[in-house]
Amino acid sequence: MRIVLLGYGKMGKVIERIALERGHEVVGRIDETNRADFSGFSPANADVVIEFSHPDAALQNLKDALSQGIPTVCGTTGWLDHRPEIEALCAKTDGAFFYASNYSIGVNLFFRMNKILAKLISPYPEYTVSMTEIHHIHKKDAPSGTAITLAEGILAENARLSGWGLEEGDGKTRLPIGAVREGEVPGTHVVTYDSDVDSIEIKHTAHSREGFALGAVVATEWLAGKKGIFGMDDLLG
Ligand SMILES: NC(=O)C1=CN([C@@H]2O[C@H](COP(=O)(O)OP(=O)(O)OC[C@H]3O[C@@H](n4cnc5c(N)ncnc54)[C@H](OP(=O)(O)O)[C@@H]3O)[C@@H](O)[C@H]2O)C=CC1
Ligand SMILES: O=C(O)C1=N[C@H](C(=O)O)C[C@H](O)C1
Repeated sequence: MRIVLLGYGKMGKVIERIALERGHEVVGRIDETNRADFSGFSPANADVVIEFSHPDAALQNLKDALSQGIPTVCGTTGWLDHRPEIEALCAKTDGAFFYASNYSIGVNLFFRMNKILAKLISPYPEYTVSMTEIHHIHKKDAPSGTAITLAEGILAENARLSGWGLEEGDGKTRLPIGAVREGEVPGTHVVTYDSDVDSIEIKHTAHSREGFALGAVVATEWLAGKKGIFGMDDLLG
């Protein structure tokens, strides 16, 4: 496939390596400095856009990619308040859009474990729940997109919780998410349930960005020839 990388930072570069290893062609590498060049891409010279950029840049990037008629795979976090706008544009343009807050297989298994555990614990009000995410010091958004997806999974299974808060919440009615920025940590997420007598903890630790990048390339291959709005549950079944 002919791939345009919209965002050519830490993730864009790992995605490029894996895409080339899997026989794809990278026809565009767009960052802030050459952003104007993106208008030159269309289905005539690009099969797909892979967008990993910046929380403040994603909305315009996605609008442009879909308006230019190119199927788009996005991993940027921190812009999801605008998701309905992008989904409406995708429908209007009869386009293809794939989004995941986290593309790694391991995290997507962890998402499922998280929901099962939340459901098992929901009848037991003696447990308070909390979450911690740890990432590298360059990360722009907090909490991470992955932490928000985990929180949504817990809230869906526990009627006593009415929302989540960044560094705030009692764990009974509001789920607190701690965001730690430390060194070059690729991404660690921990969900903890505490009672007076014990604790239950599940944890996912990424050892590198390889899993995220491989998942994004696999999603790109899976999207070929499809129209509509998709996510990892569609891909993994
Ligand atoms: N869903 C997932 O599985 C994962 C998601 N992410 C998310 O992906 C995003 C990117 O992460 P990462 O690669 O580490 O970040 P980096 O900061 O390393 O790279 C961001 C890139 O985006 C570019 N950029 C900034 N503004 C624009 C713009 N307007 N148009 C095009 N490109 C632009 C930057 O260019 P310049 O350098 O010139 O400023 C840079 O090349 C983050 O939101 C992160 O949370 C990360 C890992 C996994
Ligand atoms: O910025 C990152 O690095 C990461 N961002 C994603 C997120 O916000 O969840 C995924 C992963 O944790 C790495």
